Amino acid sequence: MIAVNEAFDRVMNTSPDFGKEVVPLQESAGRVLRQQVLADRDLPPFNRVCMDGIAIDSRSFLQGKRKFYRQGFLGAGEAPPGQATGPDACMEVMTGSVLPPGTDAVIPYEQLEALSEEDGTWYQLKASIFPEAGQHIHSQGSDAAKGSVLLEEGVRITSPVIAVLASAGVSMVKVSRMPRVSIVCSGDELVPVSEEPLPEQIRQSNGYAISALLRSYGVSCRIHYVRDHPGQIGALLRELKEGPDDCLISTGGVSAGRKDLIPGLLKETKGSVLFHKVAQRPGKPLLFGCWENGKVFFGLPGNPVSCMAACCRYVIPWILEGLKGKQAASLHARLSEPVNFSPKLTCFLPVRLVCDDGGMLRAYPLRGQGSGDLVSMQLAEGFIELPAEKELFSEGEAYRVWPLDGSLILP
Ligand SMILES: Nc1nc2c(c(=O)[nH]1)N[C@H]1C(S)=C(S)[C@@H](COP(=O)(O)OP(=O)(O)OC[C@H]3O[C@@H](n4cnc5c(N)ncnc54)[C@H](O)[C@@H]3O)O[C@H]1N2
Ligand code: MOO
Repeated sequence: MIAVNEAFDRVMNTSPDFGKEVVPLQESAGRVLRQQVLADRDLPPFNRVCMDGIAIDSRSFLQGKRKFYRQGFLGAGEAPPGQATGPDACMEVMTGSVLPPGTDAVIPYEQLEALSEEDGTWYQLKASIFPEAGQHIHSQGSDAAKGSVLLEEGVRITSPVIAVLASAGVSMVKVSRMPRVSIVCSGDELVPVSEEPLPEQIRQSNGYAISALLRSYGVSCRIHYVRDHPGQIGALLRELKEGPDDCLISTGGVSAGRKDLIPGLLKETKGSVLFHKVAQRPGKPLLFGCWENGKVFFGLPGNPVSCMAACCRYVIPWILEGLKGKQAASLHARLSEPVNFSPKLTCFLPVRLVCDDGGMLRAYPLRGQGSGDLVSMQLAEGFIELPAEKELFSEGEAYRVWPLDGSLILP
């Protein structure tokens, strides 16, 4: 049996890299960017008017002028006029238009009186208004200069990132390829959800739970069922090993029972066991291995809580590593109550997370009937990791939380 950190290092030492692919911009949300993006033009690309109103030369105002003749109109998307605005004149401008030549300040309509006179429209500044050069103008290149780096490789494509990509003209985006994953659910007692179980049977739930967790990170999975039959499991493993998956995740069949066939079958299919059994609760019988073709195998324990804890603690970090995103910030929370855990094992407690009035994230342990009790898990948002070296964990102490949903903590 090895310690949690050692098991984690062995998982990460397989150094997954799922490679890159190119996808249309609209499909890139949530993915990891795998190209550097430079500004193909200044941003903003011109001196951009920020308010609807008029543009004037502020020097005319400094010389005592407060009334300006409307020389013309310039809307967003219209090319500016060739001639400069005269000292007595103004241009009526719209938010998003180019600052007309000869002007350096924009005055919003709310600060103006419009006067219709025989020779046209004039705008007069209201009494309390004192415009300054540069006001209400978003200067060319002030956000980013042409050629500068807008986005670095490894960022996750969120809604603001996609806006930057769009502005830079990136219609096809290089992103990390998502891993292909198969889940193998083994157990003679399992029946599909749509079937009525016999009294000695249960409905299969782990496959869905794993798949939902992975989906929250954008990974979709195929779910397979097998009975506790060596021939059946072996055949499926051999088939999947040669198939397109990067990773296989099994649930059940890894502890000490006569029908716990997974570790033996991993070896039989020429897989190497990198570890089996970790000093943790729940999830002690966890198995991890790989085949010579680079595919990895997570043998998660069958008990539902153990299965989810191992998935959060090992499978998800392995996937994030392979996506080559910038390192995820780790999530920590303070225990809402003292916890006593005396076995010399790392403890993963399912917790509900609540941000208190002081802005502090608190972890509320959800106590159930042990690792088989999936009903008590329903409010859980993650597992808090309590180190093996301690027995008493006081209220208010902060520990790492491994989230049960990707949206809680993505890089
Ligand atoms: N003699 C020992 N017995 C057990 C040990 C041990 O060290 N020595 N470890 C215990 C621990 S800890 C765990 S965790 C479980 C893990 O067992 P397996 O991974 O072999 O899983 P199974 O025996 O196949 O199933 C355990 C439990 O989970 C239910 N299950 C399995 N698959 C699913 C599924 N897809 N959906 C819902 N529920 C599932 C299964 O019916 C069992 O009740 O072993 C202990 N025993
Ligand atoms: O570790 Mo098992 O996961 O105790 O139930």
